Amino acid sequence: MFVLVNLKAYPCDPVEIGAAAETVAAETGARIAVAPQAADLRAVAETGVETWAQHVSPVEHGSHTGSTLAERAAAAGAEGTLLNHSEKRLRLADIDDAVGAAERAGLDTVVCANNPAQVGAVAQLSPDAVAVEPPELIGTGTPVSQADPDVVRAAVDAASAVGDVPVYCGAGISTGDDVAAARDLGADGVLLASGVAKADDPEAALRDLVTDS
Ligand SMILES: O=C(CO)COP(=O)(O)O
Repeated sequence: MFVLVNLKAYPCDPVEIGAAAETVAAETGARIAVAPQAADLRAVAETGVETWAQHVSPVEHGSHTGSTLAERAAAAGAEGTLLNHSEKRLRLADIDDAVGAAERAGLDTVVCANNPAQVGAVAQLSPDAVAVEPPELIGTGTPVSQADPDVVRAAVDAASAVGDVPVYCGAGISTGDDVAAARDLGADGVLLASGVAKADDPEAALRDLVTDS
């Protein structure tokens, strides 16, 4: 199971969490990635942890003030990027262009979706993976795998109807049991944020997450 930790704009120490994730990944063999703010990509990548951007803009080099250029995210050490997170939604055409921008820059892509129907739609854009995150469960601490297991099953079905696209799930995931439940529902990984970014001891939280994954 892939564990992708989105630090959002939480007031945490991204380098401390990156280093902790690298330690836990090296000790356990689990695949853990950390997605910090764009400004922290390089510092987090320097810890050695697999580092992801939270977003890249659907643009190429040019007159795009304020954009996050995929090429610069990659140059800073990002290996992949989230796209269309529920807190950073894009229009379908922009998701398509952002997937293209990420591919051009050599970044892996996970396109997020709110529900299985959206999973089916974005899977058509050939991302490397899709993620279903019901917005009403994000940040609640109630795991999607427990509160709404059918949404995960339906997302897996929607993606497999399109092709062989890995499916991650997220919202409220914070323990190894949550990760195991997600796996049992057919997910290939999890996305989470507050369970690590707001933890008193992020390394212990990460260790628990990968215990049974
Ligand atoms: O939005 C999320 C990950 O991208 C999920 O957030 P929480 O883990 O805080 O519910």
